[in-house]
Amino acid sequence: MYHHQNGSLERRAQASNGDIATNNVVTVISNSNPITTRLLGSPRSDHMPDNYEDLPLDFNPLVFTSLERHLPPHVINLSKDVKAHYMSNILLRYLPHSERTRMQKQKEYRQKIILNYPPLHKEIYTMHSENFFTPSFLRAIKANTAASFRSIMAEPSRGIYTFEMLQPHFCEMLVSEVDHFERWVHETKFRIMRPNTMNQYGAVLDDFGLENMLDKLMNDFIRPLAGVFFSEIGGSTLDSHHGFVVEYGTNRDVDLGFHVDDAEVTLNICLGTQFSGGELFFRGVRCDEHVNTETQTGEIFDYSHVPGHAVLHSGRHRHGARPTISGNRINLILWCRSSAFREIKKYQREFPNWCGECRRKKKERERVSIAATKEELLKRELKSAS
Ligand SMILES: O=C(O)CCC(=O)C(=O)O
Ligand SMILES: [Fe+2]
Repeated sequence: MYHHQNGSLERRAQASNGDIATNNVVTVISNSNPITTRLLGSPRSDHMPDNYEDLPLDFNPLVFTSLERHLPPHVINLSKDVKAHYMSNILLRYLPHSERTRMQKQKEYRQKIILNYPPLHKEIYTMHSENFFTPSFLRAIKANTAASFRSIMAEPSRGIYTFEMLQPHFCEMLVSEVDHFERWVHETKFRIMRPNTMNQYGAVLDDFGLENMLDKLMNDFIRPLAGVFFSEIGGSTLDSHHGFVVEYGTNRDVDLGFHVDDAEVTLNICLGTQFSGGELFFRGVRCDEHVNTETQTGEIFDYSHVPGHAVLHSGRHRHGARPTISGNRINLILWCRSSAFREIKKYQREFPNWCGECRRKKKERERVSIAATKEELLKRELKSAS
């Protein structure tokens, strides 16, 4: 069993012991001077904070909204970007050094690509929902009810949702953008990072400018769905993503081994083009404890990709992709994560209900206990009858 990881993206703001509160002002001590960024110890309850959902940020936008009331007077009424920058600088100091370095490196890597790579289709870098999505998908999202979501979905196996999502023209543009990017990488001999530990090919879309568009895709289109279908595993609190394409076929990867994703909820959309094979095989959802346990017959499910169609599943749903036997297949994958769910999970002692093996064990315990009670009752009846 492999585990897809591209490094933990969890970002946590923790109180450090280096904070001194004086006159209602918390000074954040750093080892470099001068100290310029400060927060007020008590929030300004009369201040209405901004909404930070539309900005590209390194931390959950809700953290910025909460923190804004603590901004000092000379910052609190400045523009949203400036405030976000100010607060980011403070939050970054609370991260472990290794994580801060990793984030800084990633930022520099992305900036280097974005400054040099000339996009082919500029129109796909910002969200144009009418041009990207099929009318049925758009209608369901706009209606924003569990019933409207259900009306476009099939659930061919427990916890696996499939639906029509992308317009053919958008798929074509994205595929040619990826081709264009890869040609640029080849020509400039730029060394790029592959999407994850299991793919030799494919590209991280977030690295060459599509991060904001994919963030919007997650926030406005996937989180509402995940809030309904994956509420138990943080579906309504998804707050970061890893977006990439995988490519199979001639001169590409052939298949993908059995694994779980580093994601709470995974969106997998086939972009085309012409291929045979490449089916996804699913083998049940598992928690960390039970990731290598046996598959039950009801958990076996195979899915054949259809261009433009999406599969939405739990990242902990064990799966893999069979060999693409002819042609080329390219899929867009969005690993959606919830920092809140990951934090809560650390303190949960009970076996989770979303794990197939935990559920099976619980049922088995119940069956044994019911059988024991029945036997006990029978014994008593026999005793009183004699
Ligand atoms: O090839 C596919 O469709 C599945 C890809 C996948 O599971 C992944 O990249 O995590
Ligand atoms: Fe996967």
